[in-house]
Amino acid sequence: MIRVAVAGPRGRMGALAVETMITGREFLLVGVLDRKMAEKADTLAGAVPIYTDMLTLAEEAKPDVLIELTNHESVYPNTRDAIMNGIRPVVGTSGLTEEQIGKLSELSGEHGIGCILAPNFSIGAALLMKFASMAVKYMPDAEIIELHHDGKKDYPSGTASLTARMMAESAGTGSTEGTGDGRGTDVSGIPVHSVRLPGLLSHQEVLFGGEGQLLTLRHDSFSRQSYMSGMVLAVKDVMNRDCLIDGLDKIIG
Ligand SMILES: NC(=O)C1=CN([C@@H]2O[C@H](COP(=O)(O)OP(=O)(O)OC[C@H]3O[C@@H](n4cnc5c(N)ncnc54)[C@H](OP(=O)(O)O)[C@@H]3O)[C@@H](O)[C@H]2O)C=CC1
Ligand SMILES: O=C(O)C1=N[C@H](C(=O)O)C[C@H](O)C1
Repeated sequence: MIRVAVAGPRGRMGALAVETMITGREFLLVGVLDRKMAEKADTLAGAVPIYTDMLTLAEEAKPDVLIELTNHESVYPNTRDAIMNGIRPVVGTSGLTEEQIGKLSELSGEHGIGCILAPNFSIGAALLMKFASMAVKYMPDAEIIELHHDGKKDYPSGTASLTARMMAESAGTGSTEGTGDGRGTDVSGIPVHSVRLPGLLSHQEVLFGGEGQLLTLRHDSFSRQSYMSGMVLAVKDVMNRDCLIDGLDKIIG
């Protein structure tokens, strides 16, 4: 059984990850990492202990894997500290910068501790990234529209940023940190437009324009359940890794 801890257990994604790990036969949920001892935490995670620091979590609960589902401010320190304490991170949280990804990649390699970054756990989004990387070679004029629920604080989405980085890599144009102006956020040379509206969950379009034609690739998540099979896959896969993997698309073959 894989010993798993979840960071961000009171969140929308964290609560679902806790449920998935409790019900999954291959997993043993050994603890949750929160930033406070929440009043309802004991009912939320059942009999699972709540930790507020990584060192105690590592020493007492001894997790093999940490599923990181917090926010763009906590994700880097949590992932770094997990690696340094011998815990393999599976990072679902969005908002890591390219510089932070570079540092985590170095750290993961130095310690020989596997780490998977998956800003989108849904198989459909991973496929969209693959298809967009293929299409950009033939239709280089592309833009991304990512559309999310109005509770999403960060932009552009992690999915859009990774899609843009993969497209730039495939096109050979080199990836760069996102910068904003009136034409969306420029991520690796690709404009990304962020929409936040009630009623939406998680949606992304990649548009490729050509002479007299338009190719549109679109993925929609209508329920957070869409992320769970990819998360389960990543938790199992990271056990066999000794370096950082950037994107679920790299492990689905
Ligand atoms: N990979 C994927 O497929 C998906 C990724 N996401 C990403 O996952 C992340 C979480 O999303 P969502 O669940 O909707 O967000 P929520 O805001 O619902 O939950 C985030 C939770 O993390 C907690 N938190 C913040 N800092 C820490 C910390 N240092 N230690 C422990 N817990 C902490 C917050 O606590 P508090 O309430 O005190 O602030 C909050 O409960 C986002 O980055 C989102 O973009 C979302 C959907 C799918
Ligand atoms: O906050 C969300 O909801 C989501 N965040 C991730 C992202 O930033 O790409 C994944 C998915 O889009 C849902």
